[in-house]
Amino acid sequence: MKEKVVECFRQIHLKNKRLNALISQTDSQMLLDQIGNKNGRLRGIPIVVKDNFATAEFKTTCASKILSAYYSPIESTAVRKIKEEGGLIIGKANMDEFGMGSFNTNSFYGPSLNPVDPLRVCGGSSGGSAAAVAAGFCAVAIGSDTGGSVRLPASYCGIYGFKPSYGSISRYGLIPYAHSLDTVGILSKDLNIICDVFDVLKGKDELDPTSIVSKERKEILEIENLRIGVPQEYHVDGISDAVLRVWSQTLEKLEKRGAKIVPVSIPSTSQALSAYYIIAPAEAYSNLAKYDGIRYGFKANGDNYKDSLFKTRTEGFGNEVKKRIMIGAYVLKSLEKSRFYVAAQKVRKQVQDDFDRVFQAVNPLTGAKYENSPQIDFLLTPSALDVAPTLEMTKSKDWNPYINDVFTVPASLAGLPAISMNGGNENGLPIGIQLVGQYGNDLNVLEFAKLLSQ
Ligand SMILES: NC(=O)C[C@H](N)C(=O)O
Repeated sequence: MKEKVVECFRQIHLKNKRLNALISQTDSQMLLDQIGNKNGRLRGIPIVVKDNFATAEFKTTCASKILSAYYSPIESTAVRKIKEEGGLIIGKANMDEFGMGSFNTNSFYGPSLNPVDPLRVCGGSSGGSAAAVAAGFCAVAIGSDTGGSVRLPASYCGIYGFKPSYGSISRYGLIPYAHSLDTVGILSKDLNIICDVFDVLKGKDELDPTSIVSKERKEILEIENLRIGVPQEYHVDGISDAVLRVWSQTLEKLEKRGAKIVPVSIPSTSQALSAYYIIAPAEAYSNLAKYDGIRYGFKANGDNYKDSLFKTRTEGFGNEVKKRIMIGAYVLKSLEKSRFYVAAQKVRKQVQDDFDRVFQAVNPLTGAKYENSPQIDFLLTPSALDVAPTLEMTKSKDWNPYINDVFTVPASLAGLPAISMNGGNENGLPIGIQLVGQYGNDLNVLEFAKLLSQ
């Protein structure tokens, strides 16, 4: 057990300067001393936590200047549970500021790079978490996923990235970006560890009213009885040949093993991304209003309250965060609200309904029968449009940073459990495949991922 932890610190020592995956880290001796005193289901497992989870020992920065010296008075439920079960928190991971980004390039601490090829980005916003796992800094990392923040970096770094059903893990102490979407996620090279950590973290928490008790029972899945849906609308412009190849090879393998591959339709796919980039900024606008230089963190001095507020927020937030605050304010303006925010909520409802219809014969809310539901067990899609881009590519004027969330955002809008796992490679660069299940079917999504990995 000790050797594993020592090895993690050795890797951190060797590689973190280059990869910039960790914002803070603990003292190795102190952590090693703790092993002996601890018991529990995660005993001795080295764990990295994204820097938007409140922790007692480390500062909690959200990779933002505005929180760069912030120590939280509370500890998040996820971190508390990990510690109670003997998990060892090695450090806090780099991320896109407040979770806003897909490449970990929007961090006050600079980009985190991809251990597979450090000229490339590791994805975001839980980029440091994915890089820490891929580089061997820890056995498992905790991230958060609002629209793909766990699955996209997992895809780029060639590891597993699990986003459970909305509400299945308490978010108490996870600094909010967009409440109706934020979900705690788990990243690792080892699916069994993901299952163990999920088992520890899941469940109702009185401190998070959105957390739920799952009634799900793990089923014994047999590939030959599974119906796997392939959404036809996911053949979007911009998807690379390599991703198409890995996607169809994975489906072929499943078909050979006896699964039934079923083409399905999720008609709202083309609008889901736009809806997400209205709803998430609208919620962020409200969530980030509290950073005024008085209650939290960084404060810039001004001539009066208004001037100081203006300077604090201008200097304290990075450009992407400011952009989203402005978009959020705009889409909620009374004159624009129905054109943007309300329209986006209608699309979100449509996305949820589209998913319900492919999974089940009856609408779970109204009880009405769906015409021709294909009644699939899981959806299988790509996780990203392509392999990880180089850092240079993300700086180009023509680069569209939002389009890459096209495959991950729909499951987020519907709150569904989804996992990204490595499906193949192109010139040594990982390509992720995403499995999506029905709401509440977290354990079965993990089971299916295990079957597919065999
Ligand atoms: N937070 C996320 O899940 C990532 C998404 N790309 C966003 O910027 O909102």
